[in-house]
Amino acid sequence: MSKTLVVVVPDADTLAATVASRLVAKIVDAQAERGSAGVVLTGGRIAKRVLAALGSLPEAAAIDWSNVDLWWGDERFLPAGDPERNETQAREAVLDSLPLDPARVHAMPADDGTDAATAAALYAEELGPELPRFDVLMLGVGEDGHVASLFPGYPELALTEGTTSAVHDSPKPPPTRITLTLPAIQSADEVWLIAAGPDKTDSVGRAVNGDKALPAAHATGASKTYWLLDKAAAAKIA
Ligand SMILES: O=C1O[C@H](COP(=O)(O)O)[C@@H](O)[C@H](O)[C@H]1O
Repeated sequence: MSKTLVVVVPDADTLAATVASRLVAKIVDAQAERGSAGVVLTGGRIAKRVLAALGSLPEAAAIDWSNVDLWWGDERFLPAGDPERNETQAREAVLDSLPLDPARVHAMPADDGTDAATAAALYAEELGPELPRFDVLMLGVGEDGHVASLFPGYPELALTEGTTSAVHDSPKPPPTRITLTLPAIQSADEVWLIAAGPDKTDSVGRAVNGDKALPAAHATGASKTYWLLDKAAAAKIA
């Protein structure tokens, strides 16, 4: 039975440091158990701050970065190196300074002229027929309650089969995206929903209180779901 836990810290800086520190512990524990760790990254503002904080944590030296698989929960379908790509932002925040095995950094395809549906299918192939183990899957939470690129009322939210999907006409720019599906997200051992700031108060409150119209309310981990929040984002949790 999956457990849901809510952790609230005073502000966004403390949240970024707290999540980074928990991530180090999770990766170290996974490597102690299995030799490797699988982490799914998210995009967005708080994610960038978490990754930047990770880069300055002394305890991150305990991680064997060559035995970490990095995946993404979603991607803005833009050309390689575009500053708005989640991959570019993660690389700039920390990835480029870590001794990762490039073959284990599984970025979602960039827009190279191929259509997004083909790109999503390619990522599904990279994930494989059996999903890899995701020890932790991180998600930002949008003001509208979206997670990854699953938006309220969009058809991708209802997918019960397949691991990836293209998203068209996204309400948040850019309009074309690639996302993991809910079944892929829910396969993760732990799902961490991370949100900070007053613009997230309503969506976080509604999702934690169980409003299933919001994609965030469906993002649960196989063993644990953590809501990692600052005080402002947590203000409307009942
Ligand atoms: O566009 C996206 O936005 C969400 C939330 O971002 P935030 O800046 O409001 O924290 C993010 O989780 C998602 O990965 C990204 O593609």
